[in-house]
Amino acid sequence: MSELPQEPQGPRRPHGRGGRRGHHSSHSRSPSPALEGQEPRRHHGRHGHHGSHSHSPSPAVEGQEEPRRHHGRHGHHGSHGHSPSPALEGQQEPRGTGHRHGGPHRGGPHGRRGRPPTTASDWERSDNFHNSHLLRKDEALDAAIQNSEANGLPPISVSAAQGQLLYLLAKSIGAKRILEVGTLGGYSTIHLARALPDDGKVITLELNEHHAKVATENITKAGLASKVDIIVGSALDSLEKIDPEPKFDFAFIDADKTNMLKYFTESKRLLRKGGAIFVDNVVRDGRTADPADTSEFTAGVKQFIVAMKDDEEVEATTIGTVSGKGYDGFLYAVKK
Ligand SMILES: C[S@@+](CC[C@H](N)C(=O)[O-])C[C@H]1O[C@@H](n2cnc3c(N)ncnc32)[C@H](O)[C@@H]1O
Repeated sequence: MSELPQEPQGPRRPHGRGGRRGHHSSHSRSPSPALEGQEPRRHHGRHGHHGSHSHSPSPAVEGQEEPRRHHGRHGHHGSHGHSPSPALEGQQEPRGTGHRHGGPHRGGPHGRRGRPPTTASDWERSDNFHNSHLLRKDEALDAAIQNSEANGLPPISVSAAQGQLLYLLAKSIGAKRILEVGTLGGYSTIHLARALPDDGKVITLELNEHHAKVATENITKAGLASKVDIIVGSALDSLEKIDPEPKFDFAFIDADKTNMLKYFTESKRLLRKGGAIFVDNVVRDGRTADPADTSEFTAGVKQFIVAMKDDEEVEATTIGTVSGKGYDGFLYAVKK
């Protein structure tokens, strides 16, 4: 998973008010500032169906991580060429044939039991296996992915498993108000909105009006329009304008990385005591901890993690993950 040449994560095309339900505000929406802070998500080039970035109509993917492969998502497990395979439960699975990554090893650099480091194909197979047993087929989510792809959105939404985790976390704290920074096509928004009671609300912030329009279609099709307000514009501007009351119970930060700390600080301000914030993509193949990585994409994440040391308002932890999406991780914080 070497880093490919950085592609412009361009602005998501801001346009009009985008199909929005709720209050799509029109502030900001500068198309371009967009690249800033965004790391190109590496196009692993594996597993075909995310080669679709190539068709991403435009450089418009600010705030994006690497392409998130939507394989393994609800109902589609095993469709990626290599079957998740007649479960390898309990077996010494064969080593993957994929290229080696600098990612997690089994128990250390030489691997537990002397085995070689795991590979991307191990991670993907594992994802497929677990997803095939834990996630149900979900037509609304599959339709959201398909419609997003058809409309040229980059495949960088959360994975199915992570979407399910967001749903479970929000549900487990009884969230009624959820803030999301970075909507894209509304895939994670759908998961979050489903965790809400009838009178709950997700307020989701998106710079790119085309993304917001597609998200509106997807969310409406999922039957969740009444629970979601999409605000179009720069998330920083939108956050400043959001009414501080009532407070949010849960926040999900998944936009450009340059402003990660600001998004966190603002979300914290808008959050109730005991509320939780989930920040995606804070490990990034270990690059966040790499002093040699001075890219602007990594700098925003580093700045955020470093600031956590003196943040007395939250308790937090980072959990590293490997999956079909690679080696990354999220930070989970609870406001004291
Ligand atoms: C990784 S995608 C979000 C994926 C989405 N949360 C999901 O999992 O389905 C990041 C989104 O943040 C948006 N974004 C980037 N910079 C932004 C900004 N300054 N303000 C608001 N949204 C921004 C991008 O246009 C993109 O749609």
